Amino acid sequence: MASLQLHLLPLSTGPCLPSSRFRRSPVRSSTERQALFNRIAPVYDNLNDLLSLGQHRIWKRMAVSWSGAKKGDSVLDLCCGSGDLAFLLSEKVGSSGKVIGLDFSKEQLSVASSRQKLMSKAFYTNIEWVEGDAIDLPFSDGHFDAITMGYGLRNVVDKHKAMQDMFRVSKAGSRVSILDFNKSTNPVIAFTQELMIDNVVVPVASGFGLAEDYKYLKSSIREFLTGRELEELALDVGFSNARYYEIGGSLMGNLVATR
Ligand SMILES: C/C(=C\Cc1cc(O)c2ccccc2c1O)CCC[C@H](C)CCC[C@H](C)CCCC(C)C
Ligand SMILES: C[S@@+](CC[C@H](N)C(=O)[O-])C[C@H]1O[C@@H](n2cnc3c(N)ncnc32)[C@H](O)[C@@H]1O
Repeated sequence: MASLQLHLLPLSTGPCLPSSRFRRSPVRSSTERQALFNRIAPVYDNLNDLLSLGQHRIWKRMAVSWSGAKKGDSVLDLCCGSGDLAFLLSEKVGSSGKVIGLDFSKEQLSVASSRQKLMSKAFYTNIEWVEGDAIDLPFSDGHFDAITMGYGLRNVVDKHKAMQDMFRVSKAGSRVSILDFNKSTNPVIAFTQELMIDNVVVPVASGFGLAEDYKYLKSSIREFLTGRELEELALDVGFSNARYYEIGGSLMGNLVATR
């Protein structure tokens, strides 16, 4: 059971920071990332289960709980991939609710749709899969009661634009819950993460011919934002408050922002 470590960082206050602060030149373009997730789609779920010893499912349940999604809600799972969080949201909102899973990878959405067809529970029919870009959401302002984003923001090139659009499409008083790897300021945590990626994750992925794709994990975490920076980003685009929680032994983190 992953130890739940709540490090409540004080709310970031102070002046809004220039959005350029949140933009770093990406190692890979959006198109290259799209191709990467199309490539790994067939083995993505199984490798997540194997490499995290199933723990990622606990972290995803936490992210969905933090979103505040409830019966009858209309919710969005952004960068839904193969649908893990969308299926959890579907259980939360039930048959009277609606879940939209959005992703720009056709192959990931194909896996999600196939999984949905194999699911026996009736309420899973409340999920709609949408091919789209997280930085240009095809939804009206104030549309969603809750938004989740599991291991997506780190992979979006323009994180500021993605956060702006999440703000735009969320209802007043609603929450966004963003789960990802934790870019820790603690060198021991950072070292442990990279040690496991280099010595376990990449060697296992190489068995599937995907070593280069899983090596990207390390650079993407290095390029990511710290918990404090994620809080500042949320406040910068207009969320009224933002708190970042380190989980999974501080290897992972979850931002909860309220509109
Ligand atoms: C669900 C997880 C990662 C999803 C994921 C996100 C990405 O951005 C990727 C990019 C490129 C390739 C793959 C992914 C990807 O799978 C987290 C768990 C799965 C990880 C692959 C495993 C990482 C291991 C951790 C560093 C340590 C796990 C400790 C655990 C308690 C054993
Ligand atoms: C690591 S997967 C996460 C999938 C799922 N949320 C989960 O937790 O397992 C990241 C997903 O983000 C998607 N993605 C990355 N950038 C995107 C963008 N700009 N717009 C839409 N989807 C994007 C990828 O296609 C991929 O399916």
